Amino acid sequence: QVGTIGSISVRLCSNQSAHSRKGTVSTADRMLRVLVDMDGVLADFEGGFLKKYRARYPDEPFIALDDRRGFWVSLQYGQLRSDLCEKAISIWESKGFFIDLDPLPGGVEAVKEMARMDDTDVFICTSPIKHYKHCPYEKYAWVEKHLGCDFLEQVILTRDKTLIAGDLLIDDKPDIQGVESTPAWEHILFTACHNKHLSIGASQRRLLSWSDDWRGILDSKRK
Ligand SMILES: Cc1cn([C@H]2C[C@H](OP(=O)(O)O)[C@@H](CO)O2)c(=O)[nH]c1=O
Ligand SMILES: [Mg+2]
Repeated sequence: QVGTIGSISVRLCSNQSAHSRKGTVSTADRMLRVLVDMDGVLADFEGGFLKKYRARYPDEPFIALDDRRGFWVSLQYGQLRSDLCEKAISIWESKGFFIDLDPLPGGVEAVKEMARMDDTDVFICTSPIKHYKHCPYEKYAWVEKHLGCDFLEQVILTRDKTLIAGDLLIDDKPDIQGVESTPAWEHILFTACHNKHLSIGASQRRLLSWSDDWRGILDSKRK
C-alpha cells in the first residue's frame, strides 16, 4: 500500500504485531528478549559524523576514527578546540544526518536472523537526541529503509534504556545509566572506535563486531 504525508510518499504497513507473528502474550515469559542499540551498533554514527563534518568544515581540524576516545564526540572535539564542540553538534542536528548513516557490516542481517529465530523477540532500543526536529523521524525511516516496514513494530525510542526490560542489551555506550539502578538486561558492550581501548570489568562481555559470536551470547541467556 502507498500513501502520502505532505509531499512524502510512504508505504503503509500492515497492523500485524510481533506477538501475532510469534505467539501470544502467555508465551512471552519463555521468549528471549534482545534489545539492540542503533547508533554505533547497526548504524555507523562515527563514520557518518566524520564524513559530514569534514565536508562542512574542510579547513578545521578533525579526529581520525582511530584516535577517538570517549563516547561523546562533541566532548573530544571541544578538547581539541573549544568552538569545535558546537560545530560537531551542528552535524548530527542537521536534517539528513541520521537517515544517511550507513549500516555497520552484518548488523541488519544479524537482526533479521534474530527476528526469525524461535523463542526470540528482538527490539531496536535507541535514544533520540533532544534536538527532535529530524532525529526521531529519521530513526524510524532508517529502520523502514534497511529492515522493512514490519520492523517499525520493534522500535523503542527512549532516553532511559534502564526502564526497558530485556535479557540482553547490545550497545556501544560503556556506561548505560538511568532511573532504574538494576536493569533487567545484561549489557553486552559492542566494540566501537571510541570504546575499543577501554578495559572492562571481568564480568562484562563484549561483542567485537557482528562477525563475532552473537548467536552464542543469545544461547547463553536461554532458559
Ligand atoms: C551526541 C552523540 C550521540 N550518539 C548517539 C547515541 C544515541 O543513539 P543510540 O541510542 O542509537 O546509540 C543518539 C542520541 O544520543 O546518538 C553517539 O553515538 N555519540 C555522540 O557523541
Ligand atoms: Mg549506540
